[in-house]
Amino acid sequence: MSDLDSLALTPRLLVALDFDGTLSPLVDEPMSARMIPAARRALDALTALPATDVALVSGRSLADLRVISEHTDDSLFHLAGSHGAETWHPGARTGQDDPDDPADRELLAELVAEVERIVAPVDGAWVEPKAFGLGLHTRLARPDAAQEAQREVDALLAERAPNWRRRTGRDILEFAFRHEGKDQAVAALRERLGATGVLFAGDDVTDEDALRALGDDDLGVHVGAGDSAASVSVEDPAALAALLHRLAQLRAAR
Ligand SMILES: O=P(O)(O)OC[C@H]1O[C@H](O[C@H]2O[C@H](CO)[C@@H](O)[C@H](O)[C@H]2O)[C@H](O)[C@@H](O)[C@@H]1O
Repeated sequence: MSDLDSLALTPRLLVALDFDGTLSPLVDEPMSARMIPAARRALDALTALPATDVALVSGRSLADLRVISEHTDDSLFHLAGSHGAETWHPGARTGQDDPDDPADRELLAELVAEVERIVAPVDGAWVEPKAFGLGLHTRLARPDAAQEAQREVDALLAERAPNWRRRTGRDILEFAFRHEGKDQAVAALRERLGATGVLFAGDDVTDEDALRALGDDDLGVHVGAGDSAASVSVEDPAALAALLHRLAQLRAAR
């Protein structure tokens, strides 16, 4: 029996998925990212099944994740935004789970302004203010200019916010004063939903936190090329959508 076949038989299944690069192809304008239609159909099929939950687990702020995933108030998908520091659950709709320290907010505003000054002369680099931090995007910058901007921003944050969590991703360098990771996001969802088996899929470095924390009854899927803690790899979002569709079929037939 394949890993997918046995996961389909688990009493309570959680399908937890990263968004960018996993359900949506990477695009130059982050707010124009959308789930590919085949992925949407597979997720809808999974949520329609008994004892089966679907969650989107993203580095995006919850507000942005709701926009790009076209998530509405009656949606059945659970959401974990900001790497798990913000959540939304059908029927409960919680937002940010813990209050912030005003000093963090003040420092964040100052740092966003300073990083914007650093990257203003760099073509193709820009700052994304995030719920608990900031991201320096360099997808459209020349590689040497991107490297130099990242070096300057790294130095600034090392001096002004040495305790913030640093993350790298696809043409992005991020810092946040909240330290939650996708491993904690999946653990919280698993506990809340009583999941006996989890499928987690992701394409990026931050997804490896969740993939490394999976157990024997779970299945990790890496989307794209490169090393991963996942036991299964697929080429792109379309191939992941096909795998999720197959999982829905197997689970419907159990
Ligand atoms: O955890 P994820 O859902 O994968 O979010 C990770 C980051 O996604 C966004 O940036 C990435 O996707 C953009 C759109 O495809 C792309 O332009 C960018 O180069 C990628 O880094 C988002 O803007 C970040 O805030 C997320 O942390």
